[in-house]
Amino acid sequence: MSLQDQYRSKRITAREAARMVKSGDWIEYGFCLAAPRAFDAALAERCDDLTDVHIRAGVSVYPSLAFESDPTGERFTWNSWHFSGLDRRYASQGSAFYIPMRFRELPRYVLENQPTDVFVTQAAPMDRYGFFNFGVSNSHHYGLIARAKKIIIEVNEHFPRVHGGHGHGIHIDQVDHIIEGDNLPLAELPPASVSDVDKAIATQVLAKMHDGDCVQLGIGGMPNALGRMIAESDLKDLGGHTEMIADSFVDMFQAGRMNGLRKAIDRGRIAFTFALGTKRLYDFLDENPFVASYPVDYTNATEVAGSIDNLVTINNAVEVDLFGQVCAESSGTRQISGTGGQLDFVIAAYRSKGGRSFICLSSTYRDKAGNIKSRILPTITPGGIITDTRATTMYVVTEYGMFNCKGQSTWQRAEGLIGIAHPQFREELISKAEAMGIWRRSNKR
Ligand SMILES: CC(=O)SCCNC(=O)CCNC(=O)[C@H](O)C(C)(C)COP(=O)(O)OP(=O)(O)OC[C@H]1O[C@@H](n2cnc3c(N)ncnc32)[C@H](O)[C@@H]1OP(=O)(O)O
Ligand SMILES: CCCC(=O)O
Repeated sequence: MSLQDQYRSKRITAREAARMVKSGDWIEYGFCLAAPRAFDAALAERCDDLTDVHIRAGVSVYPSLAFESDPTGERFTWNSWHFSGLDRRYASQGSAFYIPMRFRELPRYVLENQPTDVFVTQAAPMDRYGFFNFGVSNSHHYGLIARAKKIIIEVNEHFPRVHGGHGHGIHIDQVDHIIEGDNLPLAELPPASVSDVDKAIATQVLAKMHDGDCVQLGIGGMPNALGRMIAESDLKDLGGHTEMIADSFVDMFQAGRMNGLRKAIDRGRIAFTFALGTKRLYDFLDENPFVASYPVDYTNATEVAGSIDNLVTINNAVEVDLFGQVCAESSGTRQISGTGGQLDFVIAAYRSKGGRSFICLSSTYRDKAGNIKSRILPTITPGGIITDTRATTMYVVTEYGMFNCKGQSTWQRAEGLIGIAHPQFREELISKAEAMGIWRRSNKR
């Protein structure tokens, strides 16, 4: 059968696809930008016929009409590999839950531990070789393709066609059904503006960077603000090896800072596993041989990322305690985001010859009531999740300075981390450190 005949025989409407879902099914939506739109809307129409349907997603960027059609949580349960603001909102309603995940391991979870009745993902229209490209969300999709009982592709003409190492598309032979979607534009996450705190942190990180470094930037406002400041620096020959690619990589490339020519692997290319940014980024990714989309168990593998010399990883955190433990994902028991790839890259940076990992955070945070709170705390807020254990943490950076935790004893960590806390909180932190037995009488105050 020709590719076009196959395409016609597999094409169905979104409603026909949604009618295949049964009560009790586990459905996985494409990761982040690749979550389906038309299928989700058609599934919402089936709300009254179904019970106990489980939807899995990650870094959700499109409101789910299906989930929102069921205020009881008895028909649809939402399960997320990584919370976005939308996932946080769903969780606060009581029927959405976080799935603990170390991102590099995710393909194996879906290959071995998670049933998947239906995998449905958006992708670019079929190319002349019969491939549907989903390179903006490569992630763990190959694992789902291997295990899902039914694979449905929702075609979207706005999807860029992204070059890849592997895992960035699916051939029509492996697809069960094709939906021609509504061609809605991809969600956009505009870069946050660069604050004075970001500038103070960037100045310190830039002082530790060299020509030829290979950069990973984590999710969130601060790492990407730092990326923009790297674009404005005079560094040259930088490389990119990251999990999420954001607009700041376009800045670094277009400013002539990043060419990847000193990388030992994927030379001359930025390796990444998913994209989230603005249309400018999606246009940059389209047919661009400078980028390579890979599954997450390649980008985030410590043995892969760590094999690149001078890997510099820049990630954000919610809290750091005086032992150097990093909480990057919760506030007490309230899940904010997820472990994601942070631990993967913190470990990889230390494995890399000349590598450096930077956990960058503002020294304070204003809570919902307007009170200023220190992010450097004696201990992580009770119930908080440790994303990076104290032995894995390297540099912690605030607008007041930088401290390298590696090899430092508990009293040195207390002194060093209090030294980069906001001055208003230092005396209180010293008293707590004394009470915890990690303050030496001769420590510098
Ligand atoms: C992507 C890669 O290449 S791999 C590695 C990257 N992955 C990670 O680092 C995973 C963990 N890190 C993260 O998810 C992010 O960096 C974060 C959450 C630390 C920061 O992300 P941002 O989007 O910049 O956070 P932002 O400042 O908007 O805050 C997000 C939420 O946390 C809340 N929050 C932030 N700090 C605190 C705090 N100290 N206490 C309580 N709540 C807090 C905010 O109020 C906001 O909640 P709301 O939107 O529901 O009101
Ligand atoms: C899981 C995607 C984002 C992250 O690593 O933080």
